[in-house]
Amino acid sequence: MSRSPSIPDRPHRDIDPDLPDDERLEALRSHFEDLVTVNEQLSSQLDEAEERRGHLREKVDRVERENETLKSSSLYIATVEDVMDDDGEAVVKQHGNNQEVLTELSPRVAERVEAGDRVAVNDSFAIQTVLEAETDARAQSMEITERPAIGYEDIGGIDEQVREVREAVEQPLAEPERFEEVGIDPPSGVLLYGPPGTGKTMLAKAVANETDATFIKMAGSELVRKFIGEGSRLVRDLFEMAREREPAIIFIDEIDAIATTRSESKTSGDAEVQRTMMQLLSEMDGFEARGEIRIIAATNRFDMLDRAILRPGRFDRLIEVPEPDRGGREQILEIHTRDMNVSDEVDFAELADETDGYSGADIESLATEAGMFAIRNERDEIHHGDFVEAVEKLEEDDSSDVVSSAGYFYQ
Ligand SMILES: Nc1ncnc2c1ncn2[C@@H]1O[C@H](COP(=O)(O)OP(=O)(O)OP(=O)(O)O)[C@@H](O)[C@H]1O
Repeated sequence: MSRSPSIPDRPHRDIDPDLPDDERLEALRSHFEDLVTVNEQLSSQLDEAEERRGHLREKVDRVERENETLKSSSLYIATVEDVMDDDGEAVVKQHGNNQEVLTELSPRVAERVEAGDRVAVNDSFAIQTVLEAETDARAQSMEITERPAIGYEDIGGIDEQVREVREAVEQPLAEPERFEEVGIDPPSGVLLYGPPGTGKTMLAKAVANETDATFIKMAGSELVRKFIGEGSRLVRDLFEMAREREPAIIFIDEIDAIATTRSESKTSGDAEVQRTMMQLLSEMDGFEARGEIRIIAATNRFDMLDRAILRPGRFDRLIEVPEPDRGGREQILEIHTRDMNVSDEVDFAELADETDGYSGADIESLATEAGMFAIRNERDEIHHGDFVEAVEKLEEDDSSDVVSSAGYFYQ
């Protein structure tokens, strides 16, 4: 920028009052002329300053307009792979096309950017914002447990299903060489289907616990409802997360939400669900069958599933998890009252008879409710009568809901 011209000095002249009049007049006239000259210089400087101000104003307006455009235009999401502190540069990888670029860090963000951050970049890959953890949909949409506190001994009445899950999920993780020796691939994915509250999630957690694998759960319904437009990216993130934490069990609950039979209507919502499912299938297709990641999905709506997900190499092991039978209900009652102060006179076999149609989750509520009756009666021991009252209360509360299989179609 050009420097401003220096301001001329103010003319100053001492006029001797004792001078003769004509000389004083001459001196005053000459002083006046000096003043006029300085005045002219100042006004021309003022004009130049006004002109420069006009130019600067135009420049500011242009920058502001550019800034607005930058702010309002869409930004891409990328992940910072590496930060070169010395050079003030970073390598970022754009989501979607996995394009990697070396970008210069502006001083505004340089201090805050770290490898692994999710950032928003503009068309020229300049980082505009570092995304906060809360805006990170990955963290919100997945439940990650290093070691779930559930073991096979906590699951009652579905011994056969436990055996099948162990064979299809646990064994390939624990003894992959056995599959290699025999020359077969273990099942790619296991699909658990059956009414709600029968222990499908528990089963997946128990396998993760038993194999020291990280349990990563994602709910199909959330994928579709909460993260509209992000479904397929989240599926990709889900598998990436699992790869970072091997061994891992990926559990996709309510898989019917993303894998329903294609409907006739082709709304944009359907297209998005379809894309999410295609992403899931392509992740599974590109999967190392004997690897350290196992996939379990669950559904209450087997009838609605798109058969494409059941093909070999995908969810090719189907395990039905039914409602518990009489013996199963008795076992589940015993499991859920293990830590309760239950009187010896409580007859679990009789209670199992009384609870036909109850799911495991219903039985858990029943045990809690019986405990509430004991507290209400100011006892610290639970009697058989408390369980009977709890059965009556649950049936009164919602006669249609207690019998959880009513209204669910699972095959
Ligand atoms: N077979 C079972 N043995 C012991 N407890 C059970 C069993 N089934 C269900 N429960 C109890 O019910 C709760 C819910 O079970 P879980 O979440 O595993 O059911 P789910 O089949 O995955 O249901 P949903 O289809 O609704 O997701 C469990 O936390 C557990 O306390």
